Amino acid sequence: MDGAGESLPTKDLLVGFIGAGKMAFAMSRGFLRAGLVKANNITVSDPSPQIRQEFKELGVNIAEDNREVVNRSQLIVLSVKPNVVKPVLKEVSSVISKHNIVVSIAAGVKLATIEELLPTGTRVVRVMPNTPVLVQAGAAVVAPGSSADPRDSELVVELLRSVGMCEQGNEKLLDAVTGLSGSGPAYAFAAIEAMADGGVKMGLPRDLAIKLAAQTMLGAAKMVVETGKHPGQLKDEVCSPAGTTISAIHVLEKNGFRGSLIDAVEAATTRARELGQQNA
Ligand SMILES: NC(=O)C1=CN([C@@H]2O[C@H](COP(=O)(O)OP(=O)(O)OC[C@H]3O[C@@H](n4cnc5c(N)ncnc54)[C@H](OP(=O)(O)O)[C@@H]3O)[C@@H](O)[C@H]2O)C=CC1
Ligand SMILES: O=C(O)[C@@H]1CCC=N1
Repeated sequence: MDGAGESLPTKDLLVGFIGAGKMAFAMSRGFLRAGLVKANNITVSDPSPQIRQEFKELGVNIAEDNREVVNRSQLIVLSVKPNVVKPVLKEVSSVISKHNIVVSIAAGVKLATIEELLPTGTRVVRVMPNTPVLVQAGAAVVAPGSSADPRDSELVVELLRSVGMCEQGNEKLLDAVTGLSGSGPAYAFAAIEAMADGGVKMGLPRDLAIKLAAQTMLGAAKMVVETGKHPGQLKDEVCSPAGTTISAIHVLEKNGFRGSLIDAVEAATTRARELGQQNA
């Protein structure tokens, strides 16, 4: 590479993951499936021998330690828990150069906290992705740090668009993004499980009930995305006068369905803010 800020091509991009847990697995598997990053261009580190073995089976490189990930990568994803970000940054700071882009996916942890522990001018990008990147259906928002070149954020957006939707936004949005789409797959999984339970209660076999519930969520989400119609309008189109659906909607409203979801997003956002303060 010639210098800092050069436009890195995604083809042949060397990507490292420090912390090879659930999110690193979803991202690396997603990138491989998308064909944008080659397995032998990915390097990961993790203390767990079992996890290292799982990643070895993906065909990626396993580093001896976190500093080796930095040495072998251009773009380094910090995919450890929020409370591990600072110790990891202290460990790798001396081997980070102006050629690296550091991408943090840690919930709550602020760009300023990360930048403070890295050499002045380090190109940092903060991202909140979600686990459906595994199946090319992720949702992510990218916020650039103070020394990131616009091309750095664009590169990260390009990578994440290969595994779902991705937008750029101000860092101020990221805790709410965490509360909505970062944590959101868990709300959707819980809803699918509960809808399937309802089907089982009414006599459906469990496997059919789960398939129907999942496909219903997928289809509804696709309609919102592809028709551009407001979800309220699409809901109205399912509710026949004096029909089955409006009876169900009445029960959901009486039980605070919408309020629960709003509270859930608020609680996760608040927790992300707390994590940011605790790990500043
Ligand atoms: N899971 C999700 O849906 C999402 C998670 N995130 C964020 O991604 C980050 C990772 O989350 P997730 O993948 O769920 O967490 P995991 O616990 O699954 O992964 C973190 C991995 O890092 C390892 N680790 C611990 N200490 C070190 C260290 N010093 N050096 C290298 N690796 C280390 C852990 O090992 P061990 O377990 O042995 O300690 C673990 O395998 C978090 O910051 C989270 O906020 C963001 C969006 C979505
Ligand atoms: O639960 C968490 O803290 C992480 C961040 C977003 C999704 N999982």
